[in-house]
Formats: sequence, structure tokens, C-alpha cells
Amino acid sequence: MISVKNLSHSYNNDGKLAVNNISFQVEKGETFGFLGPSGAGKSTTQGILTGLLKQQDGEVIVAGYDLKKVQNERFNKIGVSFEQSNVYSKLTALENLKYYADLFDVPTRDPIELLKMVGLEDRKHDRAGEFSKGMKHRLTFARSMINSPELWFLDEPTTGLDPAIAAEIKDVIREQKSKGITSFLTTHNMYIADELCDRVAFIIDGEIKLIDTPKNLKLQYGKKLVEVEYVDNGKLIKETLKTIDDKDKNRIANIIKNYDIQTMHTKEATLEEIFIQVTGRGLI
Ligand SMILES: Nc1ncnc2c1ncn2[C@@H]1O[C@H](COP(=O)(O)OP(=O)(O)OP(=O)(O)O)[C@@H](O)[C@H]1O
Repeated sequence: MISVKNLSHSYNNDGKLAVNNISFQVEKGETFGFLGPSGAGKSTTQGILTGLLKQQDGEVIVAGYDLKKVQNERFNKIGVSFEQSNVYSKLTALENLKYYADLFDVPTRDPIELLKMVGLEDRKHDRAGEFSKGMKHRLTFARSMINSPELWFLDEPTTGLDPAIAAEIKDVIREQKSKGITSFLTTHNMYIADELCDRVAFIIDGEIKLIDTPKNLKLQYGKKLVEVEYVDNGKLIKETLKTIDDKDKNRIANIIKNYDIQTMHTKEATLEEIFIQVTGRGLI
């Protein structure tokens, strides 16, 4: 669905590359996470893929279209939810969606259904200018689905939303995935990426450092630890032991045999910890 080969981008032709020779593929139906800290090159890449920025070099195919050739019908196949909501303030929520729907040459979805999906149906006749930041964000999110896109670009889809709304947005993303929609999700939130993405790319200083599934990354970089809590002489003791160390393995067996176990679980590295291990940098 997306194929990028040797893509670079410089804003000022000053030799500084915001995106530096990146290559990756996104398969049909995949939810692909593009993760990195501020200034890593996420928005630049997304800008090129969505046609906001002109491709300078490399090869980019998006939804079957080579971006070097001008083919505006590709916009019928993609949906974009920007982090910074760009809704029309003077139009109501419903008018915003109807206006946007008219821009497409393909059948569009029922705006009311979309407003319901993001919890804005009750506010359909209110002007978007009166909405909170989170509500504008939800309206933009709903708008990005109006043309039933095959390929969906999501920029920080849950940033700034309260946890209940964020959970609903995540459910919508999962539902779209179950329908075979491909998503390109840009974020610096590793928890969202872990929950939603089939594969993630770590990007930093314009370069992709690795691409893999969250599961493989945890297996490869995980600490392989067991945390056990047990009762000894009425006191609760907690020990963290390595499952790859023979001495610790014997200790685990000994605890299981001789003590009253309260809790016991393996400890996985989070994607955030793995990102720091791989890149030497945090995500802020
Ligand atoms: N319009 C612009 N003009 C000049 N330089 C820019 C412009 N937009 C971005 N850059 C630079 O390009 C680099 C990559 O920025 P980009 O916005 O792609 O990062 P990002 O990963 O999306 O960050 P964030 O998470 O903060 O949005 C940064 O060094 C940034 O300063």
C-alpha cells in the first residue's frame, strides 16, 4: 500500500536533511507505526506521503500511485487526520463534514454516523469554532473517514484526549483495521503504538533505525525477568530474577517449592525502553 525507497527531504536546500535516505513498505491492511521524538522527521515523511510536501527524490508509491506523477484521484483513496485540527470555525460540525464530502469524486459516508462514532452527534449543529481542542481533534478524525479511505494517515490520534474518548478512538482504529483499512500512524506515544500497530519504525534525526513488530522487539530487547512476591515468616518479600541465569532459575524453583507465592509475572521491556536502548535517546 505504501512503498518508499531512498527518500530524503531538505527544507532549505542547505544540506540539512529532515528525512535522510529512508526506505520502508507498508502492506495492505497493516497498521504501521512511525515513531520518534519531536523533530525526528515524522511529519515531513507524512507530509510527502499525503502530498502536502513535494517529493524531492527517491521513489514513493502510495495506494498504487507514483507520487512523482500528478494523479489527484489518489486523494479519493486516502484519509488524513492531522494532529493540528484544521476545521472550519464558522461551520457547524455537520456542515464541516458535508463540505468536505463534496470535495470527493467517490461516494461518501453518512456524516451523522461519523459524528456518532466520535461522540459529537449531540453537537452536530454547533459551530466548530466553539469546540474544545479535543472536540476539534475528534471532528478532524471523523472527517478523515468521510471518503472511506483505503489508506488512513493518523497523526497523534489520541493526543490531548481524555482517556475515555481516547479509548473510543482506539476502538474505531481497530474496527477500521478489521475492515482491511491500512493505517500509517505517526506518534511519539509508544503505548498507543504498542496497542495498535502490527509493525513499528523507529525514526530519529531523519533516519529509520529499525522496523519490526512490537512483539519481536520485546522478545529481542526484553529483559527476560520474573518478578515474584512471596510470604516468608509473615513478611511479604519481592524478588526480581533473571530467567536466563542458572542461579536465578534455581532460586525461582526454590521459592515456588518452599514459599506461599502471592504474585508472579514476567517483566517485559516497554517499547519506550526499547526505543531508548536502540537509539540512545528518549521520546520527548
Ligand atoms: N517548514 C520547515 N522549514 C524548515 N525546517 C523544518 C520545517 N518543518 C520541519 N523542519 C525541520 O525538519 C526536521 C524534522 O521535522 P518534523 O516536523 O518532520 O519532525 P517530527 O518528527 O514530525 O516532530 P514533531 O513530533 O515535533 O511533530 C526538524 O529538524 C525540523 O526543525
